[in-house]
Amino acid sequence: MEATSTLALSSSPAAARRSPEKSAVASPHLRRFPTTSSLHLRAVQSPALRAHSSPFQGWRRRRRACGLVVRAEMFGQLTTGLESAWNKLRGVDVLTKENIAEPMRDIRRALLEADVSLPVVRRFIESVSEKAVGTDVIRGVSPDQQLVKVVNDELVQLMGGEVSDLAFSKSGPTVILLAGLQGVGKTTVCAKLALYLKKMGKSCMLVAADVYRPAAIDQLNILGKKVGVPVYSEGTDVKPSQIAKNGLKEAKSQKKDVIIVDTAGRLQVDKAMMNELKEVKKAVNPTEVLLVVDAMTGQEAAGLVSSFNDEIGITGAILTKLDGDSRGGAALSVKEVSGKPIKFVGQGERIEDLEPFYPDRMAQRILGMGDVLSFVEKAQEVMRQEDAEELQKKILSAKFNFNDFLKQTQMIAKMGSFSRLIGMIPGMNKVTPAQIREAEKNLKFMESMINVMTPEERERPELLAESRERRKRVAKDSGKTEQQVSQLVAQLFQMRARMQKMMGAMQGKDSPNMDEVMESIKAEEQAAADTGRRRRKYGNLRQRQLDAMRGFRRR
Ligand SMILES: Nc1nc2c(ncn2[C@@H]2O[C@H](COP(=O)(O)OP(=O)(O)OP(=O)(O)O)[C@@H](O)[C@H]2O)c(=O)[nH]1
Repeated sequence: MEATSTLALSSSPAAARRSPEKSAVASPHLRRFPTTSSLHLRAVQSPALRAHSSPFQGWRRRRRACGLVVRAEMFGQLTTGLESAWNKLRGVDVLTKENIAEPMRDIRRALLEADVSLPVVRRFIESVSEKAVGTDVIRGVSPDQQLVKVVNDELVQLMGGEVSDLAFSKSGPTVILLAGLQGVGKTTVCAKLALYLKKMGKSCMLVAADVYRPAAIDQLNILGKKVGVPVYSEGTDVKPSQIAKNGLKEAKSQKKDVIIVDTAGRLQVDKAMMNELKEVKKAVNPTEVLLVVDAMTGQEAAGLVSSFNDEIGITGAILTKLDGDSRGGAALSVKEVSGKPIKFVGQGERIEDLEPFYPDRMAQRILGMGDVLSFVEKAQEVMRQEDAEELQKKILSAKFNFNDFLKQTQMIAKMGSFSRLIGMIPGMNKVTPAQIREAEKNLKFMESMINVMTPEERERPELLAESRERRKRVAKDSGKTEQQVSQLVAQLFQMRARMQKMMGAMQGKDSPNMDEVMESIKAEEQAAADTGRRRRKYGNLRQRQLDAMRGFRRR
């Protein structure tokens, strides 16, 4: 739900790139600073926790019961490896050549294990070491955070720095030629890309130039129908270059903006494939020649991009199956090894699972900081701008209420299951599937209490805060305890206060004291991680909740 509060902050990814201060939420300095989305999940986890004697007991118990902590599917091992590097810097005052030696060894090991090519790792380590030691101490930033920042910046550079947008032809249809080995996901990418372009307002046509696998033509026809884009095909008896040429002619006559040419894959690179691609390329003079590579093949993918570029000249790569058991080597090596950018990443079998490749967001995911911007974008897809603006106003005027809460939870349902989103949320990449199920259950738990509130109570939660009778009635009608209702109400005020602080922070408005916000959040996280001190921290938490309520009443 709180994810939506970030919506109004960034109207588009491009806007986010233009306004670094707005994407500051994802900066390593703030890596412990919860985004609105992470707060949401924390809030969501909370009710069940609150059914226990202390707010964090349930969480801890379930964590233990699950036995192991499952990492986010993407780059889990790499993230863990890097984390052990930061941990070694706990307690040091300043980064020195000596004290970064061991963390740097961890980083090196983590990258090699992620299948990043050795020369790339060497250059990376050298550059990070140099910059880390040379960095001035920043007040309020711990040395481990400082190293995270340097590693983040270097990762972004390694992956190309900037987003590499698709180029479009100035006259006539833009031709995108897709190449790649067998089974990497070319045909699927054709449809995914067509859908992506359609959403951009471009009219597309797919061209079936894979004549060696008749099923590929059927597959493209099916996918074309699914995304509502016409498919041009001539069966399997015509040369691919001729089909591509005829397809382009047809697209011109239909005034299409873009054609995407699907070509045949081979088990491995061979001369026949390269020659065929060269012929197709010559026949249609594509604006983009994109090599589709499978992320699971690690640094081999980077090598392939190089070979294809040397042979036929390509403009970029599309990395597929990043949702699978990818270790990160491909994403990290392609640009550095081949000089060609990754333009898109495929992250699932669904037709919607293609996104532009954002080096900065990928770096944040690798570092386990989640991907706030992707999350926001997903949220944007399902949330109308007016809703976002209204929500922002409510947050800023501290009027976020239970109706908004319900609206946002419904939106989350529309955005897809928690499990798909979880890896994108900072701090949430150590969540087990069981915990995700628990979170979903908890949402229902909260909803059941909200559903029995009167419209007035939903609109003005302070009515519940001020009246025990009302809380008792809600408890009775929803079959929950009075304590659970009180906790839900307290939680709403607490979220309100936090959201306001963050909105202010993100908008650079009333210059809130970021240290203070972070300290408060850290204290809470510490409490969750430290059962020994649980009670004392809970006291602080209660105090903050009370403060939040008082703050509201004063308004
Ligand atoms: N998990 C996952 N699966 C994917 C992704 N992209 C494609 N696939 C799956 O990979 C398989 C192969 O995809 P295709 O699109 O047929 O591959 P292709 O490169 O066209 O194959 P050939 O025509 O044989 O060269 C299919 O089962 C796809 O659903 C992805 O990003 N993630």
